[in-house]
Formats: sequence, C-alpha cells, structure tokens
Amino acid sequence: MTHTAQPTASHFVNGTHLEDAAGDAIEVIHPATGAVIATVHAATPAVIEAALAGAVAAQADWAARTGTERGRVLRRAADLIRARNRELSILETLDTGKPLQETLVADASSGADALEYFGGMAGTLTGQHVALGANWGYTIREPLGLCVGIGAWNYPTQIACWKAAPALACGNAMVFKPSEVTPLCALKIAEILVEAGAPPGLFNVVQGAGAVGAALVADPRVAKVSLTGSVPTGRKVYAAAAQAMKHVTMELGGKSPLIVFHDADLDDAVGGAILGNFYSTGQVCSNGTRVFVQKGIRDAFLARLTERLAGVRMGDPLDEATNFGPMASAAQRDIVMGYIAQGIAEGARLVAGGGCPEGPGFWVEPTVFADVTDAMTIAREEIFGPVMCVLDFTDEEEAIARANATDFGLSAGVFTRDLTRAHRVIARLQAGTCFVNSYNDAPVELPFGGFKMSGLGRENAAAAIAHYSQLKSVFVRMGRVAAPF
Ligand SMILES: NC(=O)c1ccc[n+]([C@@H]2O[C@H](COP(=O)([O-])OP(=O)(O)OC[C@H]3O[C@@H](n4cnc5c(N)ncnc54)[C@H](O)[C@@H]3O)[C@@H](O)[C@H]2O)c1
Ligand SMILES: C[N+](C)(C)CCCC=O
Repeated sequence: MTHTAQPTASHFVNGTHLEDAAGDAIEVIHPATGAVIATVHAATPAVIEAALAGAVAAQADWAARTGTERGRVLRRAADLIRARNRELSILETLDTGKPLQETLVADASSGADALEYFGGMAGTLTGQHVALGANWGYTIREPLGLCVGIGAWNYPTQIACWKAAPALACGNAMVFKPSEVTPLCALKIAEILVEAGAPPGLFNVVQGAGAVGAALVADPRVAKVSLTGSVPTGRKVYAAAAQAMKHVTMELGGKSPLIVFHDADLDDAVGGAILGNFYSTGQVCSNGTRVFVQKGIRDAFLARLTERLAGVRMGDPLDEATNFGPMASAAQRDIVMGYIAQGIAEGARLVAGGGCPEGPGFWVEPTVFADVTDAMTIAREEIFGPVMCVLDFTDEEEAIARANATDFGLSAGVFTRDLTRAHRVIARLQAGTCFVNSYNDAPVELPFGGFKMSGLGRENAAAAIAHYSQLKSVFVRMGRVAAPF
C-alpha cells in the first residue's frame, strides 16, 4: 500500500493552504529508507506576515466568544483526530520514522487528549471575587493575544496540540512553526481545527528552520512564545523574547536519572529503563538516560535487560510488528554514533548494541553502556538517541546527590518496593516530571515540564492555563475616596 505524504501546500494560513515557492526548499525524508517523500518551502517574509496578520485578526473574534463555544470547537477537533487516528499515525510514522505500533497510541491520540481536556476546561476559565471589607475586588483572566509555538521533531503532532489546545482555550491565536525535520503533521492539525469550526487564521502553520522561528519570536505583535527544543535554542529564544518582555514556555532537553534500588521489582525496573531509553528510538526529552542501579543487583539488572533486548524488532516502521525505528535524520544518527564512539573511548563498557546497521535509512542499535562514571561525556550530555548509561551506586544519599549533579532537571524516576523511600527520594530530586515505579507516562491531567536548564512553565493540566493567560485585578471602592489633600 502506498501512502501520500506530499501536503497540498507548505503552509496553512488564514484557514487555507498557502504556497510560496520562493522560500528555500525543504526535503522531507522518510528516516527508515532515506527516500524523499515530500518537499515543502520555508516561509518567506510574505507568508510570515500573512500568518501573523491573520492570527491577530482572528484572535479578537475568538476571544469574544464564550469559553463554552471555544471549547466546543476544540472537542470537535479532538473527535476528528480520533476518527482519523490511523491516517494521522501513518503520516507521523512517515515523517518521524517512529514505529506505527507507537504512533497509533501515543501521538495523535495524545494530541486529541489535550484538545478534549482544554476544550472541557475553556468554559470554566473565570476570575475570582475577593471580599475586602467594605470594598471588594475581582480578577479577570484574559488571553495574552498572539502566541507563537515552535516544535521539535520527535513528537510533531503532540507538540502542536499540547501548545494549541491551552492557547486556544484561553482565547489566544497561534502561529505554529514545526521542526524543519518533520513539517507534515501540524498541517493536518490546522486543517482539522478549521473543519471543527475554528475561525480562519486562528491556528496557522508556517514552515522553516531557525531563521523563520527567530522572525516570529521577534515580531512585536507576538505576546508569547512556547518552544519545545534543545537548551541552546531555548537560550536564544528566551533571550529574544526578553527584549520585549514576552511570556515564554520552554520545554527543553534533559539528562534524567532513573534510580533502581535493590528491592525493586527487577522486571518492572528493566521495563521502565527500556521505556525511558528506547521508546521513540530514544528521542524523548524526558528519557531516564542515567540509570543508577544499586550495586547488589547491577549484574542481575544487566542480565535481564540483555535478555529483553532480544525482543527488539527493527524494520519497516509501517509494519505494526516493528517496535524500534530509525533516528529521525542522518544528522541525528551521526550525533548519536559520535557519542557511542566517545563512550567507548572514555572507558565505558559496551554491553549491547553500539552499531549502525548498513543499508538505507538512519539506524542505530539500542545501546547499553555499563560501568559509566559521572564524569564521562555520555553521562553528562543529552544524546537524544537509544543510548542507556548504567551507573552503580551504594546508598540512597549517594544516588540523590549524583542524580542532582546536572544542570538539567526535566524528569526523574525511582524503582523500589519501599514506597516511603520512593516519596522521600522523589521529594529531593531536582526534576519537574517524576515517576514512581514507572517511566515516561504523560497524561494530560498532570503538568509536564522541567526544573533548572530543562525549562520554564508547564504544559498540560490546569497549570498550563497560567502560561497562556494573564490576570487583571480590579479594586472596587464602595464608599467615598479619602485623599490627603
Ligand atoms: N521538554 C520537552 O517537552 C521536549 C520535548 C521534545 C523535545 N525536546 C528537546 O528538543 C531537542 C530536540 O529537538 P530539536 O533538535 O528539533 O531541537 P532544536 O532546538 O534544534 O530545534 C527546535 C525548534 O527550534 C527552532 N529554532 C532553531 N533555532 C531557532 C531560533 N534561533 N529561533 C527560533 N526558533 C529556532 C527549530 O527550527 C525547531 O523548530 C532535544 O534537546 C529534546 O530534549 C524537549
Ligand atoms: C509523552 N512523552 C513520551 C513523555 C514525550 C513527551 C515529549 C518529549 O519528548
């Protein structure tokens, strides 16, 4: 069966497809084969202007609707996404290389969850009445206006929806720029939102690399920027937004610890480490890539992990039996292979994988290093690929100190049967998104985001509302004004 990936046009602006072939061509490559499956063009200044102007115009009308009316549109979009889950998942697989087995359950459906959740919340977004003795006050929760969303390449559909849903629920408009590596799926979300009743211009998608993102961030009409990307890009975008004191949400990278105590259920802990290192071929921001295993169970952990790696099925990601796909791009494959070489050179023990299978596509084997020390490059830097570092530790104090010894702070996990210990340790870990006897769950009802260099603000849950709205306080005097003169 052949699948068409070429979109009708590169951009989606003012409720319709828009092309401007004057923009630089961006080839969309299916990572499993290296084949060019589509070509889009980077947004020209004219496209950027049309998107920003259209979004400003649409926002006024959208903000004037009741929250219930706005929510209805988002919930309808969620229904349409669910009805088209397979078609959207196939496109996500073509775009990213992630196995269809994953995209069928983790991508469009996660986007639909966000639209449904914030759609339900839209009608509840109110201010507060504040009694002040003889006087009183109230607050009004207002939208920020025009928001820009900028995405990474690992979860293109989810990222578009996690940003659009709270933004639109609060009465904002959005111009979204997907990663230039995976430009296709956000266009489908834009089409679906219009079909669900969103006014033209409310959610626009423009393509391009960093220069297009930077032009959007710098535009004076933009009130807020939400970026999902790396720490170096986060620094640049945050600095640019600060010039005009714009609101920001920064969902950035990580080098998260996963601590396995001696009393953990071994199979669950190995399962958590697999999910936290090899799901999406390791291209997950929150991955627990520093796996601290208590000394007494280190060998048993590695033995069970090695056994379970026999279950890896690399192959055509469109085959639903495949459970491990390629890297999203040749560039990312080369970065990961560079880290693997560095790990070997710095003395880590290669327990599994480490290879780069021949043939078309951008493949890297699931790789496990043991005897990793904190000073090694592979234990300090985000690799963003299927490379697990196993480190030994002796006691709880040591594990906590070493887990926190990083500038990142996105996630952390603990495996133990002692729940008192689990909560005691989690309370001391410097991370925004934590797991007890699990890894990488991201239900829309829980806030998602990082501490330290891993980011600012939160996506999902009621917490996201604070990042897409602003409060106006109103003091009301009921009596006469007593002025000093
Ligand atoms: N915390 C999270 O929720 C989360 C989720 C997914 C990915 N990530 C992180 O994303 C990174 C991988 O994704 P990536 O390689 O696409 O990241 P990246 O930082 O290279 O790019 C992210 C996006 O920023 C754009 N961009 C680049 N320079 C820009 C500039 N100067 N101004 C505006 N936009 C600019 C890119 O075009 C892209 O759309 C990893 O570090 C990963 O941890 C974080
Ligand atoms: C839902 N996951 C798998 C935790 C991914 C969140 C986005 C990070 O890359």
